Amino acid sequence: MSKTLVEKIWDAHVVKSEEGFPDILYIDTHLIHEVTSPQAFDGLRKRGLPVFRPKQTVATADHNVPTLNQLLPIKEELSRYQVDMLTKNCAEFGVELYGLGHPFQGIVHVIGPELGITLPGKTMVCGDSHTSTHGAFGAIAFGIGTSQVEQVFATQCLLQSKPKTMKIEVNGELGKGVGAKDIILYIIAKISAAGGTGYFIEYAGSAIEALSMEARMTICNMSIEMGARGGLIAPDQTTFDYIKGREFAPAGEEWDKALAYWKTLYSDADAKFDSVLTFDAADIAPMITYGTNPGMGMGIQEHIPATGAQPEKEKLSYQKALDYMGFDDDSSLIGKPVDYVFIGSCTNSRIEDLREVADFVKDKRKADNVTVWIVPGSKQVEQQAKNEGLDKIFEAAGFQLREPGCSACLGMNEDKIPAGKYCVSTSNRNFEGRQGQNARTLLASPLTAAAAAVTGKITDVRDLLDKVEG
Ligand SMILES: CC(C)[C@H](C(=O)O)[C@@H](O)C(=O)O
Ligand code: SF4
Repeated sequence: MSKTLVEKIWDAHVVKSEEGFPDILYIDTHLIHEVTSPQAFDGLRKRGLPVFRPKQTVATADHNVPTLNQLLPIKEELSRYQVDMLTKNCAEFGVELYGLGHPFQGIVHVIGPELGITLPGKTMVCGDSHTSTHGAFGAIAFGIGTSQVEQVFATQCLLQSKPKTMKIEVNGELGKGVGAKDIILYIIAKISAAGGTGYFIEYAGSAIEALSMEARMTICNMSIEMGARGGLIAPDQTTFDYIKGREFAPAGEEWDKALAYWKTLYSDADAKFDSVLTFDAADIAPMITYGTNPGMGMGIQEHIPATGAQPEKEKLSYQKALDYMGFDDDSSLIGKPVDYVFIGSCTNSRIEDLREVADFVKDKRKADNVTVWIVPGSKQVEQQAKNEGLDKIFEAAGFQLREPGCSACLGMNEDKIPAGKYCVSTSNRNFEGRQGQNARTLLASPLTAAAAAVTGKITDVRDLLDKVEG
């Protein structure tokens, strides 16, 4: 019988399946961080249970960590407590921890792939919604709640019902200044922040196949922002080349065996999806969000949609979102001054993102009215950026290169955007208060963020690229 990629991986991991009940699904890799693991470890302690497969569990500290000097004591009490608990719990339960100061420390969704832990065909979970990122390798990867974290600790399995499948095809070539972040913001704007609810999404088509692994991660990362349970992309030569030689990737005979299996991981030509959507890459412009959910996005030259054009029952919440943002409906954002630019988060903090930004700002300087934070996704990304001299470029541009962590993606650490201020952010959520109380977030690509950094206002990056080339 023909199968989708999700079905192939799912079926290979079902321990037990019974009509009318969720499947018992085997989990290959369990990633953990300091926010959603403490209660789960407590649960084990209360039951007198060990972590069943500690070698398949990997921990890092990311959400609560300082990004100016991660070796200084954490000022905020809850943050410090959570990071300390992670250290203590990992030691007690025999789990490998890439904690503060470790050369592998970083955002959990950045370190898995870069260490060769994230592999095609795996099932991977983490108590974190953006676990969907790892799907870029052709893995079934999804976020779970704290009680499920405990379930996986205790059994290396999870009770899960098989998801519905959706295929999203993007074909054709992207225009100048348009990248993976624009693709995903475009899709979410088209189908809404609830458009993928209940589905596991497979991204396909020539525009997706042409993307690097890092760009594919940006796409899969934001699957959750349209309500999907996860997103994935069939592995191909780009995937295999990325993985080969990484710290924990299979090597020698193991590599050959793994590769032979990975090559079987694609949706069969006649496999049936529950839903199929198709988009044309040429229709996608640099994107920006104007509202308070990731579906409220538009091409940067467009006008914010009119309140009158919204469905009756949504008019009020739509207007509320625009009020929060301080924007008028049916207006353009071009030229609107911004206060902060944040380049980071598990969506866009990998080395290619930093290279793209550095390449763009070389010989330019940030505008006086903006504060620019560049927060690498991991210690390895930070080190690589320094090896390549990107730190010097950022410094000359007046950008601050900080240490790895979730940082201003969410106000759980010291990096907060002040109330009322506008931040062009490469992260994935623009919810009210997400980056700090009453902070206003505009989601965009690293290039669009960099353009705002140098002009101090919302800018169509294509205009600046024209100038450079012309
Ligand atoms: C803190 C964590 C549970 C949360 C998530 O699940 O996504 C965070 O990473 C986020 O991005 O909002
Ligand atoms: S970077 Fe942001 S989205 Fe990613 S895990 Fe951290 S808080 Fe969540």
